[in-house]
Amino acid sequence: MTFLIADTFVKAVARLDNQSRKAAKLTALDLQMDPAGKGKSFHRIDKSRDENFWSVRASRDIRLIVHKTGERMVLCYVDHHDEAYAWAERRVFETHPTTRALQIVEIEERVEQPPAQDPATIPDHLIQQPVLPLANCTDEALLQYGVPPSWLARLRKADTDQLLDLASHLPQEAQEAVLSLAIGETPEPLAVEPEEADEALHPDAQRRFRFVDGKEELEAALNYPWDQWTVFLHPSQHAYAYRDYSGPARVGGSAGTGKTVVALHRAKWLSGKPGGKVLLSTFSRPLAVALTRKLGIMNGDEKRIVPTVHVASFVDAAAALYTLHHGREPYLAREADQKRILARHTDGITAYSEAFLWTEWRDVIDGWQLHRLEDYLEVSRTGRRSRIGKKQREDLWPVFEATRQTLIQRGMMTEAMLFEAVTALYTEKKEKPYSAIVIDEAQDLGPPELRFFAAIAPDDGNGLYFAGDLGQQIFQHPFSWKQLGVNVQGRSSTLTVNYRTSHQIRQSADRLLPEALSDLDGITSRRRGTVSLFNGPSPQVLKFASEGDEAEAVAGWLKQCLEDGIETHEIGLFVRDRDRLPRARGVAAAAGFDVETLSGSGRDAGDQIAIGVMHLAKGLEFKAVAVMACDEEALPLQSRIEQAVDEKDLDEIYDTERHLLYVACTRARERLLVTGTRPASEFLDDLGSS
Ligand SMILES: Nc1ncnc2c1ncn2[C@@H]1O[C@H](COP(=O)(O)OP(=O)(O)OP(=O)(O)O)[C@@H](O)[C@H]1O
Repeated sequence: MTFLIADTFVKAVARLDNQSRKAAKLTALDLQMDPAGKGKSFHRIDKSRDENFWSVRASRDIRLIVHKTGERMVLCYVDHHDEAYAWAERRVFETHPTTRALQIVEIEERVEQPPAQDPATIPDHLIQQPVLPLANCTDEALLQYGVPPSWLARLRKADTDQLLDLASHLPQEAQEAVLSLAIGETPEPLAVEPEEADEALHPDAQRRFRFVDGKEELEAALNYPWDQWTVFLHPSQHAYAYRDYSGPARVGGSAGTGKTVVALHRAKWLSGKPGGKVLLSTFSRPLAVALTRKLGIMNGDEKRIVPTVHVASFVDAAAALYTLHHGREPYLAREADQKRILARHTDGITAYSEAFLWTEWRDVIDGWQLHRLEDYLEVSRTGRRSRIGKKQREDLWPVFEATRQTLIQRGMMTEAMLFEAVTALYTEKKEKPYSAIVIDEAQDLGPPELRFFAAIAPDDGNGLYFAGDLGQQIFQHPFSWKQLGVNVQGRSSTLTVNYRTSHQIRQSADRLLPEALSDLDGITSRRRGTVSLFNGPSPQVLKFASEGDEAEAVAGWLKQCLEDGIETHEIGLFVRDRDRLPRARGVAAAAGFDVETLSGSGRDAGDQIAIGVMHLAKGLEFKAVAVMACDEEALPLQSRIEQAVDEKDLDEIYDTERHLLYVACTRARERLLVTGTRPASEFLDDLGSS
């Protein structure tokens, strides 16, 4: 007899109190050891239409619901006695007639009809859409998406609001398709399995049923039942994570579509191959700490280190290899050190501002690792659109060369110099330090980092894997990966199911960005067509006459979150930059919150509201997010605009500023408030301000 757990079981375990959870886990482990359940009392759920549903006693009041046939036992649900029985009475197991995937189907007539859409609440941009989005879909069309036959008629009669509600009662593949159809998209039909295949092995069944092989695997799934991603993947996540590639590959997708989850699964999978030793790298140290913890969770204990996966930030990964080779750590020059040294060498240079010289050094000379005047004369200065000709470059070169030499004399290096040094160590070497490299937040890789990873990656189809979203690029100028020898053409894919953010928040945040984004190698990632799996209140986007009015409103909103049961540590409050942090602190104080000011070293997650600049929102997640002080001068940031030298430069600043707001807004799972004082940021109009 095969033994499976369903996602509904894991979700239900997460809702139990500690003691009941323990009892449920023990009973589950007993059943796995002995599916016949000797000594356990099984009771058939008489009122269920599905005669294979049984209850199993876990404690005085807690019952497990299992689905038992001759060849298979599935752990389906757990709850207090009456609720557990009611759950089973409302459901049946069915093999879908078209897709052949095994589904747990809610009995349609037992699902209450949600209220019809109030016409006054239909946003202007949806007013053109049909009132009954599925009215003209044929049976055949809906069946190919895995919609259970019993639901066809009901869905056709539903308006958009009703569909958003009813979809949550459908199996996930049908839910996603119905939500896509409701917003005017045409989803891809699902994979159809041959008749004789096991319906529980169908890719769409695998996202809700998982064979568990052995006690450890079941324990790992039940130790962190709220982290569903460790066990149940979307078929596309599974396909991209567990696949052999023939060269560098990349997974994209908008915020919250599970790119990090794919990177984690892939790292774990590759590390399990013979001789597997994987580097899992990400943009910053706090993000690396978060990845380490998640990797532990996948293995059943967040504190467990997985020895075959080395997790490190981009720069720490390079520093570790440098140290290994030289027997000492690199001495990295801070930004202030570099600026001071640069300033010492700029005597006589009057035609250029300090800001220009610094960014020219950082983004061009150091960023592209230029060591010779000839290289500087030739470089296209990607990301720097101010045209400076041969003569000007010749005049400037001695400044930059002297800066570099001073750093070297003092035994210091910039991060780019560190990447370059390690790149040089490994470029020609056949022996590489890792069997594969998986990189998260890849949109913020710069040329030195990319060259470094390419140099240390083995020459193997699975050597390099990237996860990232161009729409969240906030630290780097775009550049061609192909020109640096990393070609992901033909091995690039996009995830389209958003697991983090409510439908309403995602839709609003998406309006900040174009429908599709292309990188400089012409690879396009579509952003439309993404669906969220749950509903929530529409985000509020508000403009105020004064900072005082704004502060009062944000404080009120924060207090309301608390009253509605959202815990303090589940709330994030973001502003564009440090100068605006006092405004956020003032609001939190007025609302009576303790505050944790985010720093580059990660979250403490005490009983405090997290406050920070938008750059530090990356990688975080909150139930409720307020983004405040989005005034005209803040977004795009006036000081950046003043540095722009031409139209193209300006475009790029606008893009990254939009990306920043997008990153901040998409940290919200359920509630989002975005505010500014008049004149407010023009981006608020895109989000849909009132
Ligand atoms: N298959 C899944 N089942 C359940 N939850 C999932 C699944 N995949 C991802 N999630 C959840 O969705 C959220 C977003 O996932 P993740 O951080 O991997 O997305 P991302 O695309 O990397 O986001 P971002 O671009 O914003 O960093 C997380 O809370 C994660 O646990």
